Order: sequence, then C-alpha cells, then structure tokens
Amino acid sequence: MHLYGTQKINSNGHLEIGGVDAEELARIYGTPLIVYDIALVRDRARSFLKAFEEEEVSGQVAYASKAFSSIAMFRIVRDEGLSLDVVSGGELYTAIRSGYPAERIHFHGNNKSEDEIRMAFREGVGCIVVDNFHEIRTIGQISEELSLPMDVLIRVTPGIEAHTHDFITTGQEDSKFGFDLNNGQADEAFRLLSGISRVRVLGLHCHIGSQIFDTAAFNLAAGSLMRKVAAWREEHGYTCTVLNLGGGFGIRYTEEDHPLEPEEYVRAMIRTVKEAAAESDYPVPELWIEPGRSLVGEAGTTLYTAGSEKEVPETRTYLSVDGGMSDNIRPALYGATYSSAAALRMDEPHTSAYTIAGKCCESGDRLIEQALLPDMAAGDLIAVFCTGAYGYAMASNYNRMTRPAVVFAENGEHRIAIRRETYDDLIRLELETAGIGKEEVR
Ligand SMILES: Cc1ncc(COP(=O)(O)O)c(C=O)c1O
Ligand SMILES: N[C@@H](CCCC[NH3+])C(=O)O
Repeated sequence: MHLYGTQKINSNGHLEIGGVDAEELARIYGTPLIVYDIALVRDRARSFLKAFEEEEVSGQVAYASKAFSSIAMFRIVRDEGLSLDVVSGGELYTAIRSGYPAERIHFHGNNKSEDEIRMAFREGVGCIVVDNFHEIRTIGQISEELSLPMDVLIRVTPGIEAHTHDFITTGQEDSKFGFDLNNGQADEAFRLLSGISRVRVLGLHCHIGSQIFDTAAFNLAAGSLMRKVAAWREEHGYTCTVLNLGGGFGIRYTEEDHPLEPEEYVRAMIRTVKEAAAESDYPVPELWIEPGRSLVGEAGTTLYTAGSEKEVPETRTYLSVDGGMSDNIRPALYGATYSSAAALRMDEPHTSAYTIAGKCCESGDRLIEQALLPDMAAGDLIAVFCTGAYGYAMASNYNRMTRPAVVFAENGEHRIAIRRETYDDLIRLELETAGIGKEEVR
C-alpha cells in the first residue's frame, strides 16, 4: 500500500493524514470528505521554487488553479510565494477575494469575454496569456478604452503530442488552444501585439498536456520555443524576457504510474532552455511554470462510507459509496484509475476485489475497478487516494448530490476549507422557492 506525504497508519490501524486520524475527520465532518495534506502542498511548492534557485534561473511557479480553485488553497500557495494561473472571470474573482496580489496572477483562456478582459485590466493582473486573434483585437480596444497597459504572453502550440489521454493533451497542432508555432500564426500574433502601444509582449507560453511522465516532451517544447524567439531576435531585434512552459507534470495515482519527482521535470526544462540559449547566444529568459495536479493531486484523499453491496456471480462485487462521479468525474470521463484502502482497517490484508461504485444513476459511475480491500461491511470507511486535483474542481450536483466538504489537515490540526453543500444550497438559484417575489427576478 502506497502512502502519500504525511500519511501514516497509527497504532489503531487507522489512516492518519496531516497527523489527524481519518476516523476523527469522518466523525466531525461526515463523508464524503476531501482531506488535503497541507504539508505536502507546501513541500511541493517549495521543491519547485528550490529547483529554480539551485539551477540559478529566475522564474515564477504559478499554481494552475483549475486543479482546485478555493480561497483557502489560494492563501496557502500565495503564502508559499507562488503565482496563480486563472482561466476565467470566476477563478479571477476567487483569487481577488482571497487577497491574491493581482500582479502575481496570469490570466488564461481560449475564449475570454470582453468583460473578463476588462476585469483583468482593471484588477491589474500580472499578464494575460493571449490565445487567439479575436482576443488580440479585444485587448487592443480595451487597453485603449481604459488607457491601461498590459503585459502579455503569446500562447503557442508547438506541435508536440504528449503521451497522455487525448482530451488532456493540448500542445498538438489540432488544438483549440493558442497560435500554431510553425505555420505563421504565432508570428502574426507577435506582429499584431507589438503594434499595440500599451501592450508589452513578455514572451511565449505553451502547455503540452497533463499527467505527462516523460521529460522528453517538455524538452522538445522548450527547444522549439527558444528557436522561435531566437528567430524573432534575428527578424525584429526583439528579445523575450519570459518563457512559460506550462504544467502537466505527472503524479502517481496507482502503482502503474512512475512519475519523476515533480521538480525533476523543471530541472530538465531549465537545462534545455539554458543549452538552447547558449547555442544562439541568447540571454536566458525568466522561466515560468504552471503546475496544478503535481501541487495538489497527491495531497487530496477522499473519505467515503461504504453502503450497499451487490454480487454479480463470477463477474464482480459492487461496493457502493456515498459519493461518486458527482465528486470525481475523472474515472467516467477519462477512464482514470485510482487506488484505495479501508481507512480504519489499514493493517488488515487487502485481498478482496470490489468494484467501487458511486451512487449516481449511471452504470458508468464507477470509481475503481478491482479495488483490493478487506471484506467490507456497510459503514466501513474507504479512502480513495490522490483526488486533490480536478476532483472537487470538476464536481457537480448531478442527481442533486451535494458537493462534499473539504478539510485541510496539518500538524495534527484540521480546519474546514469548504463546507458541505446542503439541500438548501441546491435550490438557492431557483426562483420558485418561497419568499422570492417576481420583482427580484432579472
Ligand atoms: C494552460 C495550462 N496550464 C497549466 C495546466 C495545469 O496542468 P497540470 O494540472 O497537469 O499541471 C493546464 C491543464 O492542463 C493548462 O491547460
Ligand atoms: N481535468 C483534466 C486535466 C485538464 C487540465 C486542464 N488543461 C484531468 O482531470 O486530468
């Protein structure tokens, strides 16, 4: 059984996270419950920053907030000195409400609305990552209208197919994101943005995909971006100051996954950029990265309570839990795999195979196939590991399931980061509820 971060098995055979017994957490907050090991998040943040320090390159580590966007988590990464990548007005709003310094926020998105771009200008975000020609026109108009400056990065697709799930690769040419690096689109974007007086082009951005294990794809991307900026120096006398190589560093969901230490990917990128810079006598630009999953993924564990069981003879035994695809859509959406354990029976042999199913009205609502657990009974607590990224962030109210509570555990203490949704929360937007008159409806 693989344990993550500060997790351990205590003398009662219970799983502990951040020094807190899973039994205590489930008793106090109920289940399903997402528990973050905050020491692990901090450790990851510090390792990324240390890689830059040791490789003697200046940079920014921006938490890709889409992985888990919440005020409490934003404050943790802010205090660790990270920047923040947001992709929507909603993420930007959450960041601002968390007290994030606007100049450390990078604003992404392949279809930013005028309102979102205006909001980014007014809040004074550190940079906009420009994605398409429509956006260039809007940025030009809004910068004129508000008489405000903006730093930008040009997002490009370098034509690299990273080996991961089709829906989470983004660096290939046939992608909805960014300007093609090789067919003239990126050059045209550079020309247009350079012509907007209040806009300063910092450099290039690419993100080749997510849950990648191989440094080769990152190195290829870094190399092709460096070649492009070197060409722009020849043609336009322009020297870029920033290269943002995105996120995507893989983590260990199950024993099939063999990631490197997250910061190793960064060290490899840094070396590639340094080598490419030396080859063309180019000043080493600042390197920015945008890890999401590798910062918070392994730090999250979901605690469920087991309920009904059904045996399909010679096929499988379903063990249903009190959550499912509504708090973790990834198995249903990507065929993602997870590992699990009986959280209060950790020292017992885990030798009985179950299909852990959710409680949504979908046959595909299955969290883990062939999970090995002790013989389970209703009421047993199950821990599903590595749910910290794109779990709660992608949760829904399908079947009017209430979204779980999120708790932070650290140094033997725990605190609620997001309270559990109530049935009243489910109907809060409905106009037919008692007490809301027609005059309030817009
Ligand atoms: C532009 C961009 N940056 C960063 C990330 C974060 O990726 P990950 O969570 O795999 O580190 C993503 C998501 O894939 C992304 O689209
Ligand atoms: N949501 C995806 C990753 C997409 C990342 C955003 N570009 C996942 O769960 O793996």
